[in-house]
Amino acid sequence: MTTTPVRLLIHGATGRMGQALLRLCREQDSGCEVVAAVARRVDARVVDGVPQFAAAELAGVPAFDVAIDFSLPEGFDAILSLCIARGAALVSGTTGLSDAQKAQLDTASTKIPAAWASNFSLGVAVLHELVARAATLLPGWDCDIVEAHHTRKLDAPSGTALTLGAAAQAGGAQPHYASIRAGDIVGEHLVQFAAAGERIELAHRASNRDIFARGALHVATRLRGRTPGSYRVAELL
Ligand SMILES: NC(=O)C1=CN([C@@H]2O[C@H](COP(=O)(O)OP(=O)(O)OC[C@H]3O[C@@H](n4cnc5c(N)ncnc54)[C@H](OP(=O)(O)O)[C@@H]3O)[C@@H](O)[C@H]2O)C=CC1
Ligand SMILES: O=C(O)C1=N[C@H](C(=O)O)C[C@H](O)C1
Repeated sequence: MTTTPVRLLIHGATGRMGQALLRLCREQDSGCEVVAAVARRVDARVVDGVPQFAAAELAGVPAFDVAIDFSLPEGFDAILSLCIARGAALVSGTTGLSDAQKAQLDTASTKIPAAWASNFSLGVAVLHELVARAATLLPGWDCDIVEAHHTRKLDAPSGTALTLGAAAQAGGAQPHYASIRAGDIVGEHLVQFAAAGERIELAHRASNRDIFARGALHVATRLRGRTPGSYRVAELL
């Protein structure tokens, strides 16, 4: 049986993540066809056979099944509105969203299938479980989360650090955060639990953005045609 490719819109297409997504769609049998690449500004109408649209032209994009959004908080509202208007699914990894934007995403998930995650790697999905378990088993221990990223990253603490912190809090810990911005570090997260005389370190180090892009593409293929709802990425990976 042949399945039709998932028609994708890539939002944030000229960025580090957007470029990784477009390359994987070109190189591999991802089960996806990119029908629109959107960025704040575009320099050409078509690149590698993919139609390009500036953010101001978003209303004119062709039909799509799923939008994958790795942009910035200032671009998020427009892609969310477009997905609702078109009845399309949204996969978003954009971090630094405001509380109001998170609430809008929750409301939108009554109308469309939506999956947001601060980190689309399988390793971090597992790290969340480990952190929650450690926090539960270590009441009263100090909990510190140290994250390191490239110098172009705008938000701090990272989305992943905050989500790991929420997992630690759910287990009863009160995490503190520290952020490092240096060189071209792709993304590193260390969660440390410490007490007098001993220390546990749980760490994840990403050396390649493809782990995030592959996760997002996988989730996009799993989300097409689902009923509206807020889907947990860890369950779809
Ligand atoms: N959840 C996860 O697994 C991961 C999440 N991220 C997050 O993804 C986001 C993007 O990261 P990264 O690719 O490194 O960032 P970049 O700065 O490299 O790329 C941002 C992209 O978004 C576009 N953009 C900016 N503003 C708008 C707008 N108003 N409307 C439409 N497009 C816009 C930019 O277009 P232009 O170039 O024209 O300005 C660019 O294409 C960040 O929030 C980051 O934290 C990153 C990696 C993994
Ligand atoms: O901006 C990045 O690069 C990354 N952002 C995400 C975050 O904020 O946690 C995920 C990953 O660490 C890379």
